[in-house]
Amino acid sequence: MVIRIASRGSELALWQSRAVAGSLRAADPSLQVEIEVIRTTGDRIQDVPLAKIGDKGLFTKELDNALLEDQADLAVHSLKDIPTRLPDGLTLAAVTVREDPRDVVLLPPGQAGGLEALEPGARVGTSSLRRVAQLRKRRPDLELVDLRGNLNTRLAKLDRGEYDAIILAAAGVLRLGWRDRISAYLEPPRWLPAVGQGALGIVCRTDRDDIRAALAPLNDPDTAAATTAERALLRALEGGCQIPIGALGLVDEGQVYLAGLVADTDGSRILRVHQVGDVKHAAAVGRAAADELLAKGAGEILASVRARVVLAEPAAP
Ligand SMILES: NCc1[nH]cc(CCC(=O)O)c1CC(=O)O
Repeated sequence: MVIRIASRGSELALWQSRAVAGSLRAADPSLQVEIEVIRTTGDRIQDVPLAKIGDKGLFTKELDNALLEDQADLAVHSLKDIPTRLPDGLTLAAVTVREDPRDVVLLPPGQAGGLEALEPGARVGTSSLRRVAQLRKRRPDLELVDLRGNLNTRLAKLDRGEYDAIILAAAGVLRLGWRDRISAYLEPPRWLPAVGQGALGIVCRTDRDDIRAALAPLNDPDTAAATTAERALLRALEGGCQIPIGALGLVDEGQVYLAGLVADTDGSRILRVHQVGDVKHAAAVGRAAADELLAKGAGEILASVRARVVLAEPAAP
């Protein structure tokens, strides 16, 4: 059987697609796996802050269409880029074993230290509202600057001296072989990563039983349970990437431990919750965490953030 993987063209996306191709062949050496590169809206629009584009599925829509039109058999994404509701006809068929889920600090070459070591007023590059809110809380004196582009572009901007530090997901940094550039790890649960961060999600058509069977060995049950809880939290709050929401699930001896937070973009309010439950009911653990956040006042934060997003300028085409 030939399996066609639809992939974005960035170095990270290709690394991830090749990793999945390798795992598929390892599980069934008779498989022939091909990778087809597809450009997404998120790849095309490089100069507008992500929070202003605001479209769910910015990095997934074109790949979804390739699957629905049978131009490819499966698509590999960073799970954190996959919306919590998939288009009709598509399913999240596997979640791979998680890479380090933490965020990390990168500094210009030759420098060392964490957030605490940055000078007052230092320019820190990040494009995510979640990172902005947590940074503002921890270091209100820093100057936060938007940072877009794929990982190679972001590192190049740091090395050109445009920032005093940047915040990235450890997973992408490690996959691209830049471990020695990591200057500090932002530790959970004080600092929480994005929902799904560090795991890969593999999407295919719901009616493709053959592909789902080929993908079954790639699914990691612990990662799947942890991220099911995280995604249920996000879904219950209808977060998308517009709202500062962080979450991290951990599985131990049949229990999923979920930490979650919702923040105001200025970091003035950060609401935190913890929930524990059986891995068999991981989604319920996520919904319970969302309910607890709402009970603590998350609805008010979400409404004020949404109002601000609606007022923001529309993205250029
Ligand atoms: N937002 C873009 C994105 N999507 C996935 C990753 C990294 C890999 C991962 O989290 O699995 C990144 C880069 C980053 O946030 O630093």
